[in-house]
Amino acid sequence: MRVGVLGARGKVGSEVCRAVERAPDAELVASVDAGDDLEELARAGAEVVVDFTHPDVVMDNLRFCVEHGIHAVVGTTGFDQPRLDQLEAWLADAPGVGVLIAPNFSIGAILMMRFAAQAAPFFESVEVVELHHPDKADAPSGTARRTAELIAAARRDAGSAPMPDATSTGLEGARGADVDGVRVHGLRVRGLVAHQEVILGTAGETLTIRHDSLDRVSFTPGVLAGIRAIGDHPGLTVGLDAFLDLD
Ligand SMILES: NC(=O)C1=CN([C@@H]2O[C@H](COP(=O)(O)OP(=O)(O)OC[C@H]3O[C@@H](n4cnc5c(N)ncnc54)[C@H](OP(=O)(O)O)[C@@H]3O)[C@@H](O)[C@H]2O)C=CC1
Ligand SMILES: O=C(O)C1=N[C@H](C(=O)O)C[C@H](O)C1
Repeated sequence: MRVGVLGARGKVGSEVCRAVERAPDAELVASVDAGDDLEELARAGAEVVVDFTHPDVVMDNLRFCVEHGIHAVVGTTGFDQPRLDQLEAWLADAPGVGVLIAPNFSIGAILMMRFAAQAAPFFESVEVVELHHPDKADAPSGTARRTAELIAAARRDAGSAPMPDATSTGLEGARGADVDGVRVHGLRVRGLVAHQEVILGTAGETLTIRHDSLDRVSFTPGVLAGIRAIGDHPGLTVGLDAFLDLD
């Protein structure tokens, strides 16, 4: 598999380059970063491009990949429904091309999201707290957004009652962001990497589900799994769990 990496000099992209170089079934054919020409990917004959860049540039990168028939495995965050709809529209004109958008590639985080959704209907209250390094551009994190959406869907399916909250006065932002009816709180603290807690509560008890990425190598096995699977999954896929045998 011939792989190109976008954001190759970044914190995650550099780890991905090392992982691809070590993988016996992959070859790193292009390392592209800010200021480089995207045409390098096509010239190098990349079959799959991995993108860990910035929410402001990822859509232009993906349009290039789709138009050039190159599969994409995307860790960059900032995807909302209009962006996903735009991607679907581009992919409709490129049958055979696959794009994976994964808010988190670490297996622990994927399981944390799944466990949180599973637990959510059994508790009156569920809130998400995400904690990251202060160089992060987007808030809440892609993982926290996705977790909240999965929790909301699980509670809708189960017919759960709205969560109790008597707040009638307070400072703007004190109760976090509302994602699909689930409160999400973000911390940006030097020294942290990527962490999340889902706190669930009902009468007399709480359950806390916590995940910590302590090192960015935590993302690379998932990225390699995405690279290996994307060619067999044309169209748009959201979440690496779609390629894992978790059920
Ligand atoms: N899905 C997942 O599992 C994970 C997702 N992420 C997400 O990945 C993204 C990157 O994170 P991180 O590695 O920490 O960020 P970094 O800022 O460390 O790396 C991003 C790199 O992309 C480069 N870049 C910027 N614009 C372009 C462009 N147009 N083409 C090519 N390269 C470009 C940057 O260059 P310069 O600095 O010069 O601008 C930088 O080298 C974020 O959105 C983050 O949330 C992070 C961890 C895990
Ligand atoms: O910016 C980061 O660092 C991370 N971004 C992703 C997110 O927004 O969820 C994944 C992980 O949390 C690290």
